[in-house]
Amino acid sequence: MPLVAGVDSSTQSCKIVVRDADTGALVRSGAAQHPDGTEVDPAAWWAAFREASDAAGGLDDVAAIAVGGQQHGMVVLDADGEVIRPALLWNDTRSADAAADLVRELGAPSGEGSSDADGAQAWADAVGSVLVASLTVTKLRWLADAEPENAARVAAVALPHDWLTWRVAGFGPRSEGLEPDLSALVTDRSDASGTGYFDASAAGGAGEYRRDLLALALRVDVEAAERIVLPRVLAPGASGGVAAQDVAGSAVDGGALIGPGAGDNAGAALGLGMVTGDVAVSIGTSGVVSAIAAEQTADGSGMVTGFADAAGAYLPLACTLNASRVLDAARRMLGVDHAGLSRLALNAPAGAEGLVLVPYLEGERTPNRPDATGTLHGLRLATTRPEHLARAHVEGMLCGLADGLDALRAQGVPVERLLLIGGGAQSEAVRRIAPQVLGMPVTVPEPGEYVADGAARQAAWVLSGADSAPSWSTSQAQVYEAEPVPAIREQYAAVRDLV
Ligand SMILES: Nc1ncnc2c1ncn2[C@@H]1O[C@H](COP(=O)(O)OP(=O)(O)O)[C@@H](O)[C@H]1O
Ligand SMILES: O=C(CO)[C@@H](O)[C@H](O)COP(=O)(O)O
Repeated sequence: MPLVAGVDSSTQSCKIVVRDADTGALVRSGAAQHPDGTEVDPAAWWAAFREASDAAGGLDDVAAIAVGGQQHGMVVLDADGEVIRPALLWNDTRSADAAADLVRELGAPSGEGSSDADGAQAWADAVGSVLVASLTVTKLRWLADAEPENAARVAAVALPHDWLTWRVAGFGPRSEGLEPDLSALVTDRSDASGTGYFDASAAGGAGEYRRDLLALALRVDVEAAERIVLPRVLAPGASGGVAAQDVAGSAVDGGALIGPGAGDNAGAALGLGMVTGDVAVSIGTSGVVSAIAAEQTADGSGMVTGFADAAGAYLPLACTLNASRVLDAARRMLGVDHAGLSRLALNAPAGAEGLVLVPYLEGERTPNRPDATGTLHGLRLATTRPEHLARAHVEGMLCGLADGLDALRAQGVPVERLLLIGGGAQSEAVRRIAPQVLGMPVTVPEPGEYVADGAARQAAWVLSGADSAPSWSTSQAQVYEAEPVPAIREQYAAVRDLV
């Protein structure tokens, strides 16, 4: 019974599952918190990984491991493997102006004769996605403009999952006595597709880096951009010869195979065993609707980003900046726990009698409103009960996801079954209100760590050397049905743009 480990290094925490490679049965698990903030020293991810692996009873008995992680974060390394500055995460909006500049520049390379819409479509055609502050390439432009001395030191650019995979493989900064071999950095097509300088549809779907776009972002010529190390993109299910080394302080025994890993949303698709027609609705720090597709999308409106999945296909996705933390904020304001918030929300009528929250508490990405703030509309004496507030927070958060679902449909993505996952999916109110807002039943798989499970499944795939991921039995699921209440979305749509 070989064991495999899957890791989800997400925004708020690191979660590890150890599973039986043959059956997929869960053997052990562990988790540890990440620090708050949109700028984080990657050392904190390594510390949380170590703590989570201890909590999971250690990883020295696993035969393979793969790491899934929050997408887009910019990890810049110098030639000694040192992190040059704290990583800017996907939900850091300081590169919003850089995104707008890059959109304009690609639309009109000569500086004239093009609209922002042309630029947006040019990016969508080039890399599948219109640029917003979340994408790595915009963070690199911000670095070049705001911290040129740091930009000049960049020898390699990695994503959170690439960097953690490199540490698991035993590499790291020279100052810690580790081998800083930047050529040992690896990634996968799903996470690379969220950088803004990788075209997942190129080379027959294997994908190719766009060094010209990296050069544009860093304001250097293409030759200089060629010298920057970008992680080697491993094919789905390939280890590329990457194995853990016997290094002091490494949590994994020498020889264990290391999989390519994945962006967290692609990891979840693998963990859930999603097929065409399934749409994951994930309520973590980010709110995400995503689906498996055979072709890359190129949505010039920017609502849908055209990412890749972890098995060789594509993962069109709409992602909001405001999901589970909207519920956390409501809990804080109302002084209740998760269960209390849920009870309150379910004790108000659908539509909260006209109280509407536009939940842009962290700005927003879909739609692109980096500087927006949240707003409450429809406050009357009659709508100021805690129940109304709780309900408005749940409904507002779900309305953002419903808009994303419409955008997926507009890209021709079939929507047959909604799978509700992420920390926020544990809320009974979310489960029961979601079908009213999303307009169809939602399937809630057993609570679990589906990103880490996807990574574990990938690790088992690497171990097997087979052409496709092993079929593991899927978890029990509960279906929540409710009559759709279109008025909830109508009242939201009437105020959504008044920010
Ligand atoms: N029962 C619950 N009801 C609502 N939200 C919950 C519940 N349990 C956990 N959460 C929230 O889920 C979030 C963590 O979910 P997770 O999917 O792990 O996030 P991420 O992947 O972004 O790190 C936290 O904001 C937490 O407060
Ligand atoms: O930016 C995206 C997707 O494009 C986010 O989904 C991040 O990948 C973070 O995920 P969570 O930590 O919130 O699950």
